[in-house]
Amino acid sequence: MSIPVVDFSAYRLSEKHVNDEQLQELGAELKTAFTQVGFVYLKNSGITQEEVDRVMDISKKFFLQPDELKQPFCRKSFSINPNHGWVSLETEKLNPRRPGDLKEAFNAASLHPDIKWPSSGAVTGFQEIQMSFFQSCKELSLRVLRVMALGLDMDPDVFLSAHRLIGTDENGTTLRSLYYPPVNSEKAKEGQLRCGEHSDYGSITLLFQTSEGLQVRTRSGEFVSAPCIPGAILINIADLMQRWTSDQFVSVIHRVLLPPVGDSSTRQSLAFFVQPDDEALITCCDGSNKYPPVAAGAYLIERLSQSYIEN
Ligand SMILES: O=C(O)CCC(=O)C(=O)O
Ligand SMILES: [Fe+2]
Repeated sequence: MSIPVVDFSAYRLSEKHVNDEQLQELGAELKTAFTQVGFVYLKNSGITQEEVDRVMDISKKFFLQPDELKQPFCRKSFSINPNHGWVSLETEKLNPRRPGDLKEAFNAASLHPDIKWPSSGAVTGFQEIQMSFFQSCKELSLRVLRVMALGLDMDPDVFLSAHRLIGTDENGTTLRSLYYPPVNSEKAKEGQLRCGEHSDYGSITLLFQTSEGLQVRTRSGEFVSAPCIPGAILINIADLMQRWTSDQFVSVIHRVLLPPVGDSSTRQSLAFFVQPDDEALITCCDGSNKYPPVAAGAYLIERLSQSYIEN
């Protein structure tokens, strides 16, 4: 299995004129990738490497601060949006059968003006950089969702109409910066990973990575690496999209292993988790009853609660 690469130039972010033929062709390419593999590399998306680097840099500066400086921004301390904020090392278990993941994260889940953002010293510009990247990812995601619908010969708005509120607190879409610190293999717990085996929860995920480490499970059950292709964004189907499409598009398990013993490198990634509006009722789009309708917001709350189970 290899992850296909799709050239999105025809519908890249700055592109205002795209013709039906080009859209149909992109739709067909995404359909092949998402039905057969569940992952695709999108190149020429219109999101620049400079933008990605800016977010990576400011996020790393945030993570490298002492925990006392990050604590005031802890996840669950914002009543407007309980998923917003910093997640400390070993707090989340993406595979609940393993110890906590050896990673830290910052969830930019709310853009509400009342949210207090890190702003001092090393992290000056953090809010503006995160918000502006959130908007670019949102615009690209809407383009991808439109092309995905066309690929399935459906109304181009079928997914878009359930993603009208991205960037508000009535929609769970989140820009998540991830930092995997150096690992001391002797101190790691039995079975502990950087990121446990899981599939994502929402509609699609855009992943930006700068180093190796991510692995994707194939149909035959083995894990293969999803290397970093400079300039390309890795996009994968998440669980609600698989339900929505009655399993036509597949949401695939992935993970990040520990580095080899003696390798003290770090890893960073940015995940933009696209989620339908909280009130959107996700119903199989082929009219079947393969899965019962589910409200996207309630579904997300349930999934999040499972990955933060206490030991
Ligand atoms: O760091 C990565 O590349 C994987 C992150 C991931 O899969 C997730 O947070 O859902
Ligand atoms: Fe994931």
